[in-house]
Amino acid sequence: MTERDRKAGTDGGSAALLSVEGLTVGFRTAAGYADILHAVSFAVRPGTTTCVVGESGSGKSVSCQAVLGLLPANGRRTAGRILFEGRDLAAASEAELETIRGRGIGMVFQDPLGSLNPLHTVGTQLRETLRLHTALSEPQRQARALELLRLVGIPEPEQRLASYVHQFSGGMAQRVMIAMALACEPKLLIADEPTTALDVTIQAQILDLLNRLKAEFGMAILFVTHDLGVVAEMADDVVVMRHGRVVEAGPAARLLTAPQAPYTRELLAAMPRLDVAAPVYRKRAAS
Ligand SMILES: Nc1ncnc2c1ncn2[C@@H]1O[C@H](COP(=O)(O)OP(=O)(O)OP(=O)(O)O)[C@@H](O)[C@H]1O
Repeated sequence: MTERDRKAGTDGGSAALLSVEGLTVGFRTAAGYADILHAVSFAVRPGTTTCVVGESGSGKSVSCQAVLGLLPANGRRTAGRILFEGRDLAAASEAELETIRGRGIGMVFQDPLGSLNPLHTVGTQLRETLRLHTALSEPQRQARALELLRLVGIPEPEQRLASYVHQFSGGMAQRVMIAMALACEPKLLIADEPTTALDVTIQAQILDLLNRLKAEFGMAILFVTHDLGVVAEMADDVVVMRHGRVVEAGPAARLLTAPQAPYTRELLAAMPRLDVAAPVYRKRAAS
C-alpha cells in the first residue's frame, strides 16, 4: 500500500471496483480558470457502499461527473486516473464511456423528474434503455421492464408502464429512475443525493430499497450526500470532502466513531443524535 492509499483510506486499488487516483479538475469561468478538485483519491470496493460526504460546494458532484465522463463543457480533468475494473476511464473514448455508462455504471440523481423524459411513457424509456444496451428481443424487453418496476416496488406495474413520469409522486419517480439505472445490472450505481428532495419517510424507503438491491445483486454504490445520518445508514466506507479535497477516508465503522480530521469531528458534532433524530434514524437505531 502506498502512502497516498494509506491517506485516502483505500487498499491500493487492486481490489477496488472503482479507484479514483489524484483526480484534479478545473473550470473556466468569466473570472478565469480555477482548480475545483485537487488530487482527489478514493476507492469503491465491489458490492459495498462508499459515501462521499461534505458541505455544499465541496466537489462531491463534480467528482461523480468526472467519473462518468460527464463534466460540464467548461470543466476539464488536468490530472489523475479513474480506474473502473482496472480500466482508465479518463483515457476512454466517448463511445467507450457511453457503453460503460449504459452497462457497467448506473446513475441516479437528485431530481428524477429532470432526469427522465416527460414526453415518453416509463415503459418506452425502460424498453429503449434495454434495446440500446442488451440483446433482448422486444417481448423480452417488455417482460424485463415489468420485472424492473416490480423489483423497485412500484405497485400495479402493468398499468404504470403506460404512465408518464409526471403522473408519479417524487418517491415513485425516484424508484423509476433506479429501475432505469438497474436495467443493465450495473456493477456500480452512482447515486448523487438521490433522496435529498424527498420527505423523510420516503427517503427511508428509498435507502432501504438501495440497500436491498445492493445485497440482492452484489452491486457497489457510490453515494453522495451532505447528510451524515444517511451515511450512518448506508456506508461501508466514507470519503469526507471539503474545498475540493479529501480530508479523510476510511471504513464507516471507524470514521463515524473515531474521526481523525478536525473537520470530520465538526461534521459529526453537528449530526442529530440517534435518540432524538428524525424517524428515519430512530427506526434504524431501534432495529
Ligand atoms: N460548470 C461549472 N462551472 C464553474 N464552476 C462549477 C461548475 N460546476 C460546479 N462548479 C463549482 O465546483 C464546486 C464544486 O461543486 P459540486 O457541485 O461538486 O459541489 P457539491 O459538493 O456536490 O455541492 P452540493 O452538495 O451543493 O451539490 C463549486 O464551487 C461549484 O460552484
